[in-house]
Parts: sequence; C-alpha cells; structure tokens
Amino acid sequence: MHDISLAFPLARWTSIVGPNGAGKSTLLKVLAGLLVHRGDVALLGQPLAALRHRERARQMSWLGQNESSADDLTAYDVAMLGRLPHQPWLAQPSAADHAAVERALRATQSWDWRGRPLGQLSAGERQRVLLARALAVEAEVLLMDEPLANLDPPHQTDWLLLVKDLVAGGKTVVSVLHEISLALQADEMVVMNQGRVTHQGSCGEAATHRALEQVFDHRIAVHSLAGQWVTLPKL
Ligand SMILES: Nc1ncnc2c1ncn2[C@@H]1O[C@H](COP(=O)(O)OP(=O)(O)OP(=O)(O)O)[C@@H](O)[C@H]1O
Repeated sequence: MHDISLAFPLARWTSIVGPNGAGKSTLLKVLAGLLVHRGDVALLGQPLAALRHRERARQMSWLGQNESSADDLTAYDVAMLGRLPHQPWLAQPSAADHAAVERALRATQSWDWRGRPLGQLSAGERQRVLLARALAVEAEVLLMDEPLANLDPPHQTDWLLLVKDLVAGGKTVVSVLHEISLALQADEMVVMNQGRVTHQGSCGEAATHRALEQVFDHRIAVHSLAGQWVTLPKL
C-alpha cells in the first residue's frame, strides 16, 4: 500500500470498495493491527500500538474473510469467543456475557441452532454465527471483511439494518464489500485501486459515483432507483 492517509468518521458506516487485489483486506488488517506495517494507526484517538491487546480487543471487533473456526464448537460457544476480552483469565462467562451472546445470536437469527456444531452448518449459517461472534464483543468499532459472503438476500438486508442500528447507537463500522449497491448504503465510501486510496467521500456524492465507475473501468454505472443508489453492469 502507498500513501494511505485516512480518517474514519466516528458513529458512521464506511464501506471500502475496489477491484480484486486493490488492497482492501490488507488495509483492514492494518487497521486491526493484524499486519506489520509502516506508519501509524490510531483507534479512538489512541495509538493502536500503545493499547494493550485485551483493551484493543474490547474496543474493536473483527470479522475476517473466509475465517476458519473450530468446527466442533457449537454456534453458542463460537459466539462466546467474542466475550473473551471481557473475561478474566480462565473465568467462567458471566451473566452479562451470556446475555450479550444471546443478543448477538438472536440479532443474526442464529439462536435456534445455537447447540449445533459449526461444522454442521451451511456456509451462510456459519457466516451468521461468525457475525454473532463479532457482535457479541459489543465493541465501539467493528471491522468486517466481506461480511455478506454466502448470505442470501434477506439476510443481506438484515445485515444492512443491523449495521444501520449499530451506527444509530453510536458504533463505528468499517466494512469491505463487493456488493457495490449495498456498499452505497453506507455513509462514507473509500475507493481503492492498486494499493492506493483513489477517493473518499459520502456515498450520496456524484464525485464518489464517478470514482466508483472509474475504478471498475466504467464496466458498471451508478443509478438512482426507488430512492437508493444502485450499480448495474454496463452492457
Ligand atoms: N500475505 C501476502 N503476501 C504477499 N502478498 C499478498 C498477501 N496478501 C495479499 N497480497 C497481495 O496484496 C494485494 C492486495 O491484496 P488484498 O487481499 O488486500 O486485496 P483485496 O482488495 O482485498 O482483494 P479481493 O477483492 O480479491 O479480496 C494482492 O495483489 C495480493 O496478491
């Protein structure tokens, strides 16, 4: 990545978009402190490097792309992993931990199969459990890499409503998305290409739409439809 200088607005949802290999996941991993990098990253005004790992894990939750998790753990136990930064070493989960896990599993419609091992769930069901794990942290900042992977359209809509709720409640969400029409529902958009940020701006701005069309070689066009911005392939 080159010359990246970005600020993600608080209590807003920012989507990061760009072609394959643009550096979106790399940027998200740097933000999460998961990759060695040059330069500085600050979380809620504090240098990331100065934060203790447990503190960082409480303030920022992470949903990675194609994440593996122990297949023999139940959906409930996977979601409970999100509570680890809140628990003293080797302590049993508290009532607050159980309540947070239940809220997260219900929010992703995963509560009904909480007792089933992850390995026996469909790809979309599994993704919803991993999303529940990220929600269970109840962090101020949520970083999500392709959170809609394997989700069917109704569950994509549910995710959208969930993110809007989180942001209305003051949380900050940064997500990498390939579903450009859904990404346009965000407040802000960061457009990337070849390891650089080519544009950052509001999702409603014409300049953002032009940057989007340009980064995808004008193979897509942004349209207004039923009060929403959508992209369609340019045939
Ligand atoms: N561990 C790695 N070592 C070396 N190069 C890597 C590594 N991970 C990614 N890259 C390269 O860095 C570039 C950016 O990758 P990245 O995964 O950030 O792209 P992306 O924008 O998320 O792409 P996609 O839309 O395909 O998920 C790619 O060219 C990729 O091949």
